[in-house]
Amino acid sequence: MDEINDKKLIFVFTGPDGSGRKTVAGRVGALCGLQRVLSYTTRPSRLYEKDGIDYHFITREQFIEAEQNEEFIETLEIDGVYYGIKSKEIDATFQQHPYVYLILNRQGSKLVKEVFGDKVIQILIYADRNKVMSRLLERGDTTEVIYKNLERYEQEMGYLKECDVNVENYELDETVEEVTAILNTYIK
Ligand SMILES: Nc1nc2c(ncn2[C@@H]2O[C@H](COP(=O)(O)OP(=O)(O)O)[C@@H](O)[C@H]2O)c(=O)[nH]1
Ligand SMILES: Nc1ncnc2c1ncn2[C@@H]1O[C@H](COP(=O)(O)OP(=O)(O)O)[C@@H](O)[C@H]1O
Repeated sequence: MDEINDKKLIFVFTGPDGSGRKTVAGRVGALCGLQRVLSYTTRPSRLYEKDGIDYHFITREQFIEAEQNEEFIETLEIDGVYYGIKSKEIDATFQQHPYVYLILNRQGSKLVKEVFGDKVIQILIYADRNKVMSRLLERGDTTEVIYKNLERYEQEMGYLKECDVNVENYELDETVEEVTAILNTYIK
């Protein structure tokens, strides 16, 4: 266990929605042996999403109860939808794996950095607005979801300089290769 405690690192993938964070993180996570800790959300699941794979989808009542019990490390509200990661699940994952990864927006990434300090490596994945829009259309998101996401584009991009790593996700295989090589420098 001490070996895990010495090594433990949290890789946070952040950046604009639709830039490919989940796709890149999933592949890099598998290649680098990182374990994902999923967020809880009150958002309805999209057609391509699965409970326990993309998010833990819970009701507003369940979320509020967990929040009142101080189970979340941080919470985010966007347009009446809540998101949060449970502190206990980060701790439990660290009992088994030295390296975990999270996918968070700017606010969550910043907060996790404040809490865990040097143990956190922030990786911003980005793509230009047109790419984001076409990928989200292809992913099957509604135009309403796409426009809401694009409203947050500049704000999320504005976090680039505060991140340890930033990579433009143009060709997926190249991005995965580049991010994997960088993360391997942190993993001993
Ligand atoms: N701060 C924070 N952000 C989260 C959490 N879970 C998801 N997010 C981010 O919240 C933003 C809004 O999510 P959403 O519109 O549902 O996009 P999604 O990435 O396609 O699921 C995205 O940038 C998510 O990565 C969380 O627990 N905390
Ligand atoms: N380099 C890429 N080239 C083409 N499509 C991509 C690339 N990276 C991701 N995608 C696709 O773009 C969509 C958005 O990616 P996703 O990982 O869900 O983004 P995010 O987690 O940032 O919202 C998905 O359908 C995904 O398969």
